[in-house]
Amino acid sequence: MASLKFPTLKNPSLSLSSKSCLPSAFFVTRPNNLSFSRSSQPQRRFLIITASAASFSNKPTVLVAEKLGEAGLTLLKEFANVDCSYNLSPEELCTKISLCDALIVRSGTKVNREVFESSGGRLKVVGRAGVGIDNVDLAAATEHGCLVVNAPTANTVAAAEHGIALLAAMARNVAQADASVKAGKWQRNKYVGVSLVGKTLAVLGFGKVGSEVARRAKGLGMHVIAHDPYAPADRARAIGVELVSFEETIATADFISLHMPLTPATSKMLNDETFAKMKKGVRIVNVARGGVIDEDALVRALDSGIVAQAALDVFTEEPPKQDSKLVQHERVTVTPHLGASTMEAQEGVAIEIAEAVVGALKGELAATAVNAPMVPAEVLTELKPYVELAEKLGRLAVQLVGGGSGVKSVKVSYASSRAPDDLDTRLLRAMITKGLIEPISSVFVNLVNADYTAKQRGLRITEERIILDGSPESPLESIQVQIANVESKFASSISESGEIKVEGRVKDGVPHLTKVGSFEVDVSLEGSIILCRQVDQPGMIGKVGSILGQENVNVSFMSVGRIAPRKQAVMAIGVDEQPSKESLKRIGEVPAIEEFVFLKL
Ligand SMILES: NC(=O)C1=CN([C@@H]2O[C@H](COP(=O)(O)OP(=O)(O)OC[C@H]3O[C@@H](n4cnc5c(N)ncnc54)[C@H](O)[C@@H]3O)[C@@H](O)[C@H]2O)C=CC1
Ligand SMILES: O=C(O)C(=O)COP(=O)(O)O
Repeated sequence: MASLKFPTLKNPSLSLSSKSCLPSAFFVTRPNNLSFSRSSQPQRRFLIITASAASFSNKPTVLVAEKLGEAGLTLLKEFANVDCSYNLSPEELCTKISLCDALIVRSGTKVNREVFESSGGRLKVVGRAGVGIDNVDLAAATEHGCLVVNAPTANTVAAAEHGIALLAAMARNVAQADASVKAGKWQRNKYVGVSLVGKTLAVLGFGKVGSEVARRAKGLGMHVIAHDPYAPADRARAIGVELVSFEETIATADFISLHMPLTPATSKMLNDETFAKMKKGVRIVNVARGGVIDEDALVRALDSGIVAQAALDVFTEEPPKQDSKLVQHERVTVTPHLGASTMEAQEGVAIEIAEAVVGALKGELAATAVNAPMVPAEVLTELKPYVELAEKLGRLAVQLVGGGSGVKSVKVSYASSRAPDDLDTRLLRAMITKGLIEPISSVFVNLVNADYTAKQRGLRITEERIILDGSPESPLESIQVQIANVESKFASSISESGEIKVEGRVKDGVPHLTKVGSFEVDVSLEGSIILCRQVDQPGMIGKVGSILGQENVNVSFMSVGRIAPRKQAVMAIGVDEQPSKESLKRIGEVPAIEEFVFLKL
């Protein structure tokens, strides 16, 4: 694989002399304050510099669109011209951006497609001074060859402290009582609170912030449990926290604190159905993202008394509408997304983001990059179907994990007739890592940050090469992903040696799943997949097919892998649409089906 170092800005005019010379062009670097035009020749494009000497500057320009700590600004100024323009309207941002090489924002600025389009290709890096990058259009950034970096660690403690502040303030009615005294009242009986000591706190999302909240809550004498299907149990044990199922967490908690990322799987995770299963009088804290709660359902749960109180730092829409029932509810305490807002965190975040942005502008690889870099076209073309296969195998494997044991050790085996030097597996490993981590985390994984991300999560990925005889024309025969020391939601995916095992191949350019546990299957990895273990017998395909057909779910592929005729078999069914819960239930009720699982690709 060619070098992945980005072209540097130190000698910008050289890197621009001909675009076709760029090694692995992630950025098309351009000098500042130069007017230029390109010839219209299709292959070779030349820069024609027409700048006056007075306007020439080698320094890039960084637009800081939201308040950033001084230490970060100082770092930036050593390397770049820094334009601090806060509260820009979307139109003003689009106008300014064409003059900038980098943009730094927090959660209040929408960096949408229009911003990238307006930049005319000059914008090379967007720095998100914080964790969540839901305000940046990553697809548009990548399409425009713009790197996005964030600052994932410097505000962890601040967010955890704010969670604890909200927990205590809520339990003792601090905000309501404060407003009452300021309104001239003295209502000591009205604002009797509840104690924290001895109560059960459930932390949902035991990542960086969640584990810091748990640690602090233990110090307050609380009994802490957590639910995070992907967190290592030993990390939880080390701070005296028990990892339990989602159902148990919500049914037993006196307080629930939310710390998972907003993903399709966590969106509206707290809803009418889940509130109904909670202990009456539960109290909820949210410093994660507003979207993990169905806010209308929360209002209903507050009104019905299931939820006694809530303390919210984040909202689906920010700022929320002034007449929002939730915000105005007398048993709800709110803050305007202040989780990361401490002097210390903002200084830390500012330094973390300034270093990342300066590094990226210098052409260095950024450890906190959150979108995909461009790789040489010839490598991508050859590996493209295998890259897709790798990511999908990772996605499948992690969705098979059950129980609370956590994913710590993954082994990847590549069977290939290529000499080891002739097959660079970094991209494949990165994509497997992406498949394993993205469905369960707020982190975006790519070639740049895959190893870093795996390490941060305590995930050990080992690789093994199986050298095959034969023609080395295609780069790979098969990829196998094994997850050790875990339970599975689908017991048949556990191989004889005790690991969850999935294997896939590329057939006619399309990735296929070819093995689950010890069972051979053959299903194209498109749409979604249902895996069923059954007693092999006639008519099974028809039974399941007709349940799916009744609700117009299109079956793209079906295959049955069995140990021996009329013994146990695994049926793999590819579906274009997601079947309803009812249909999945009916599939589970087919008498010969012993277990089944629905997996999203
Ligand atoms: N209010 C604020 O100002 C701040 C908010 N945040 C938000 O807090 C959230 C967490 O941040 P970090 O701890 O840094 O992220 P992290 O990635 O370290 O932790 C997230 C954890 O959630 C877990 N998770 C994923 N899906 C889950 C599910 N379905 N159920 C339970 N757990 C699940 C993951 O396994 C991971 O351990 C992010 O959304 C972030 O944006 C972070 C900093 C400040
Ligand atoms: O880092 C995060 O994810 C946050 O939510 C903090 O957002 P902010 O930088 O304070 O706008």
